Amino acid sequence: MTIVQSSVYEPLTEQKATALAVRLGLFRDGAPLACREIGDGNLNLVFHIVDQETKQGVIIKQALPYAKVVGESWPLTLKRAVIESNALRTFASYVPQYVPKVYYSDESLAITVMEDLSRLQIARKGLIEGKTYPLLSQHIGEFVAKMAFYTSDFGMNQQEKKKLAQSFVNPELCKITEDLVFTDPFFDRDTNNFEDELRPDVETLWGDDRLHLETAKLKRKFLTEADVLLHGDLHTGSIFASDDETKVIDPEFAFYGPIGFDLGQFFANLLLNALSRPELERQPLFEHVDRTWNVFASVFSELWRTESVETYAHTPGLLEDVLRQTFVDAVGFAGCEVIRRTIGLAHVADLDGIEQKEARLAAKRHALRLGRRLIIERAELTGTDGFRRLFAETKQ
Ligand SMILES: Nc1ncnc2c1ncn2[C@@H]1O[C@H](COP(=O)(O)OP(=O)(O)O)[C@@H](O)[C@H]1O
Ligand SMILES: CSC[C@H]1O[C@H](OP(=O)(O)O)[C@H](O)[C@@H]1O
Repeated sequence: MTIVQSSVYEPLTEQKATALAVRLGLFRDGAPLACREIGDGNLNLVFHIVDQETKQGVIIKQALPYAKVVGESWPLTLKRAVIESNALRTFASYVPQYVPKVYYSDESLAITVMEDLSRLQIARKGLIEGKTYPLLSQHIGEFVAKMAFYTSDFGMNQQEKKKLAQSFVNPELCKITEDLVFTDPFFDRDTNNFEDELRPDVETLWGDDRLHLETAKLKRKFLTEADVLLHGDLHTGSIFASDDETKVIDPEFAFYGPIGFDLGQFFANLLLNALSRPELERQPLFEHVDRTWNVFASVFSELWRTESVETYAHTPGLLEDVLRQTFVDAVGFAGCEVIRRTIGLAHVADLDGIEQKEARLAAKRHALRLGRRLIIERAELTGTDGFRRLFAETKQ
């Protein structure tokens, strides 16, 4: 379905969202509808509309002209809704099993109408409750590998790739990541947010020249490498899961960027959950990191060998080089994400939800040490075991 431009923008209310759902014919005539705004993310409104008899629902997600978490003082483009619905549709053309169906979108209203995934649970929430989601890493590894390969110069016509990349130019949302992930947490900036007790640890980080140099290299990659179409914000709060299903949502940060970025964000959020757990309960998170990488590497390699459109694809050593660089970058990006989710603007419930203050501060100090080592030592890691080693070595 194409994106339509039919109305003048206004933020929806629960009543208006219901009226819109009726107007769009999303429910049978006369269905008794209930609507609730359930958005718990940093940026947008999310309306859940349900037929109370059949229990069937839909989701209407609407962008606000500002960042919800900060308010109207932080204006933000409504175009992100178009990026989000186009990204969901592009993902659906390669991996429909891993994204919600998009029923309708309207650029002027900045809305995406999509499949209701309430039968699943946001993975971050489940992981915090101690769930393990046995297929999560199998599915995410496959999702990232297929999207990376098929949207790259090796998986699609190279002229078409340039056009696709153009349609995902996303400067304002990329700027959020450039600032909040790669810059602000490493300097004394107003956006940072951390407990007073962490100030000495944070100031040490701010004065770390080696860390600045290595983070700068990672930021440069993010700014300059238009390699593959990325989700752009692949944290565990952007993933719905159950024991047998996984669905990726919220790709409003989608853009053409470095292949290791989505992997790094996902690894980091698994590690952040591990940091919040007692030692004996961390193993499933490390296993998810292992499996994500293994599945990614094997699916990506198979596609490269069998479906590549680039003459040089079969040059001995090239695939190995791409995989190695992707891994090293992913480790570094993971380090940046771990640090920014600990002291930057947007935190995670995994760490902030640790009730006992000393335990919370200890976990956050551990996160800062771990994030720093991941960034600085990324090229020395020879495999995902390195995550376990650095996690253990940064405990104290
Ligand atoms: N397709 C969906 N089905 C059911 N609930 C959804 C769906 N999309 C989003 N939600 C709910 O809305 C919340 C916020 O959605 P999200 O896309 O992450 O918004 P934001 O862009 O503001 O971060 C999710 O955590 C989830 O609870
Ligand atoms: C001011 S945006 C902060 C932060 O929020 C986004 O996450 P989400 O939309 O999933 O809540 C993204 O991670 C941004 O860095």
